[in-house]
Amino acid sequence: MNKGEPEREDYLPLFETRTARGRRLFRLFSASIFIAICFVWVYRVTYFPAGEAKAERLAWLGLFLAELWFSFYWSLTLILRWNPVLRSTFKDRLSSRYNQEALPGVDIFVCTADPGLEPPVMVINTVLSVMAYDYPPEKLSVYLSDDGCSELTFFALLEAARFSEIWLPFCRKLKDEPRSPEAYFRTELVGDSAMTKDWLCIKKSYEDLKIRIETITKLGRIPADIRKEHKGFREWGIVLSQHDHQTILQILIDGRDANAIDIEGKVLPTLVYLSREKRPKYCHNFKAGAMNALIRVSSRISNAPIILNVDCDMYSNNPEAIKDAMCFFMDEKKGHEIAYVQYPQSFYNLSKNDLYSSSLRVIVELELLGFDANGGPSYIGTGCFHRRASLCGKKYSKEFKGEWRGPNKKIEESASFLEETGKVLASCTYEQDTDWGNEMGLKYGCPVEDIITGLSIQCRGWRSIYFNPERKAFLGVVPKTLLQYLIQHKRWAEGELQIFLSKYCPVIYGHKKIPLKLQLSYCPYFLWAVNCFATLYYVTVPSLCLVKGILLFPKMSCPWTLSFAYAMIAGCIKSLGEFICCGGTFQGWLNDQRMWMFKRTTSYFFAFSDTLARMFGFSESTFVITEKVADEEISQRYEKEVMEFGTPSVMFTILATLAQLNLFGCVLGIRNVAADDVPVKVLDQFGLQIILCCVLVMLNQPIYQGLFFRKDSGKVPSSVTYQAIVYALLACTIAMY
Ligand SMILES: O=c1ccn([C@@H]2O[C@H](COP(=O)(O)OP(=O)(O)O[C@H]3O[C@H](CO)[C@@H](O)[C@H](O)[C@H]3O)[C@@H](O)[C@H]2O)c(=O)[nH]1
Ligand SMILES: [Mn+2]
Repeated sequence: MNKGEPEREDYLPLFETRTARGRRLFRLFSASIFIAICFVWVYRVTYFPAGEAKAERLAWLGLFLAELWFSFYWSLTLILRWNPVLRSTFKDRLSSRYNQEALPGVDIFVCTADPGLEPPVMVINTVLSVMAYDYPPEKLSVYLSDDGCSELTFFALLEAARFSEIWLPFCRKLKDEPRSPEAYFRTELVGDSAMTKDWLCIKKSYEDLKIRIETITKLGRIPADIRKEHKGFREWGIVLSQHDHQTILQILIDGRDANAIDIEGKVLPTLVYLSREKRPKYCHNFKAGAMNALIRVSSRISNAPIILNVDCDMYSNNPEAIKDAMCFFMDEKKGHEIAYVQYPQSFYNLSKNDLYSSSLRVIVELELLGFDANGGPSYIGTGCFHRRASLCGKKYSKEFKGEWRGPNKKIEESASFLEETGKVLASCTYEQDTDWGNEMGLKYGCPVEDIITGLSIQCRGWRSIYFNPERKAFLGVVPKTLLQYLIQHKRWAEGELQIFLSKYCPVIYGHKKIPLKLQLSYCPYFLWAVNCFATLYYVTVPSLCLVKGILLFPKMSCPWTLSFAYAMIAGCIKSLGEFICCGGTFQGWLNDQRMWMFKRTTSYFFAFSDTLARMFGFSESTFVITEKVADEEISQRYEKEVMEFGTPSVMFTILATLAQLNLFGCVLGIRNVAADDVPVKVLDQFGLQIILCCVLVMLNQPIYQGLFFRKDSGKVPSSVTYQAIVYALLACTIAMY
C-alpha cells in the first residue's frame, strides 16, 4: 500500500501468494553440490597434464571449459528455484464484490495458420471451448485469426457458430467437465439419467458436425450449394493464394444482435473470423503479425480491456479460468500493477512416460513459480490473459487503475459497417511508419515473439503473474515425432538466443527497469542454445579419448573422484527429486535426460549456427509451424513410446553418429579392461570415463534400436545409418592416429 492511502483493515484480497515448501532443503543440497563442483575445479587446475602431449592437454582443457560452462549454467538455473511461490484465488470474493455487470469484457484470440497441420475440427473445438466460459456471454468475444486463409477453416467456424447454439446451453448444465466437445465426448457419461437424452442428442449433433467438416476438409474445397449459405464465401472468389489475398473479416455472431441467441434464448458471445491481408512483397511477422492485426480489429469491434490469447490447439479445460484471472486483475490493492496472467502450457496427448519430455514439466511446475517470485513469469505465447493497455505499449503508472466498466461494444454501428472499417486495420500497409511490432503490440523479428514481448512489458514497469491451478486451464497437443520436437525446440532456442544477443538482452535492456533477479531468470532460457558446445564436447571427447587411451578423470582410487562422483550423483538426485515432485515418473526422468542430450547436440547446435547466420545476414527468420496431427501408424508407435525417426534429417545423422561413437568408446573401454593383465588397473584408471560412456550408451538406446533392430517405417532411414557409420568410424580412426 502506498503511503498516504488509508489502510483498510477490512480489506480482503482476491488472491493469495504462498511460498513453496522444501526450499531450505533444496538450498542446503544445492550448496553441497556447489562445494563438490569447486573441488572439481581445484582438481582440474592442480592436475593439469602440463607435461603431456598436446592432444592430451587440449582434451583436458576443453573438458575443463565444458565443466566451467555447466557449473555456470547450473548456478543460473538455481535463480529460478530459489524462491518459488504459489498463487491461489478467491472467486467467491470476486463474485460477491462485483456483479456480472461490473466484470470487464474479454476478447479471446485464437490463432491458426494452416488447415493441413492444424485441422479445422481441432480449431473449432478450441473456439467452442472458449465460447463456453463461465462468464457473461455478452462480455465475451472470440476472434479466430486464420493465417492460412482457408475457406475450409471458415466453413468449420461457420458450423461451430451454429453448433454453439446447442452446445453453450448444454455446457451450462455441466459442472467441471471440459468444454471442448471432442474432449468432453471422449469421456463416458456417468450418473444422471435426466442428462442421458440430452447427452446422446448433442453427441449425435457433434458427430454429424465433425463428419461434415472432415468430409469437406478431405475434399479440399467448398461445394457450390454450401457456398451459397454465407456471403463470406464470396471473398474467396478473389483470393489469389494463401500468401496473396485481401483481408477477410466476417462477424459470424454479432453479440449485440437480438437474434444472436442460443436455443434457450440466452445471448451468444460474439464470434469473428479474420484473415489479415497478405501480399508477397510484405513481411507478415508470423504469429506476432496475426496477433497485432487481431488487437486492432478487436478494438474496433468489442475493445475489451482484457485479452486472452490461445494457440488453436489449446482448448479451455476449465470454465472458471477467466474468473481466476480476474481475481488478479481486479484485486484492489495489487491488480493495477499486473499486465498479464500466464497459465502453464499443458497437454492432453502426452505418452505415459512422456517419451519426448514435451510436457516441460519442471519448467511449468517449478521454474515458472520461481520466475513469478523474481518479478513475474515470461509470456509464453498461449494461455495468457493480457491487459489490453499494457499489451498496446502503455507504461505502468500508479495512477492508472484500469477502466473495467463502460460500454465495450459500440452499439450504433452495423456489423457490415464494422467489417468494412475493420478490414483496413488488418491491411499490409496499416503498420507502415507506426510503432506496431515495436513498442505497440507483440514485437516483430523474433521467432519467440511471446518472450520478447513479455520482457518489454515488464521493462515498462508492469508485473506479471503465473497461475498454475490444480485443474489445468488449457490443454494442447505436443508433437508426436522426434523431428517435429527437435525443430520446435530449435525455433525456441534460436529465438531466445537472438534476444540475448540483441539490444533486448535482459541484463542490458532490463538494467534499472526490472530487478536483477528477474533479468537473470530469463538467462537460462536465453542461453539454451549455448549449451550445445559443452554438451557436444562431453559426449564426444571422453569416448574418443577412451578409444585412444587418454586419461581425463581422476583414478577411481583417488579421493578426487569423490568430488566428481558427488557432483554427478547428487546432481542427478536433485534433478530426479524435482522431476518426481513435479509429478513425473522415473522413466519420465530418464526420457527427460535423454531429450536434453538430444536437443543440446542437435536443436541447440543449429539454433546457435542459424542465429549467427542471421545476425550476419545470411538467412532470414522463419517460423516452422508444429504439426498437430500424425497418421495412424505414427500415433500407435507414439502410444507405445517407440521413438519416431522415419525421415532423413541432418539432426538424425548427428544423433546416430554420436551414439555410435559412444558405443565404440564403451566397447573399446570394456575390451581394454578385459584384455589387460590386471583388469583392475585399467578399471581404476579409466573407471569414470567408462561409466560416462556407459551412461551415454544407455541414454542412446532408442537410437541403436532405430539403427539396427527395428523394421517399421519409423526406424532410422538407411541413408542416415550409412552416413553415421562412416562418420563415426572416421572420427575413431582420426582419434586413434
Ligand atoms: O505465421 C503464423 C505461424 C503460427 N501461427 C500460430 O501460432 C501458434 C503457435 O504455433 P505452433 O506451431 O503451435 O508453435 P509452438 O512451438 O507450439 O508454439 C509456442 O511457441 C511459439 C513461439 O515460438 C508461440 O507463439 C506459441 O504461442 C507457443 O505456444 C499456432 O496457433 C499457429 O497457428 C500463426 O498464427 N501464424
Ligand atoms: Mn503449439
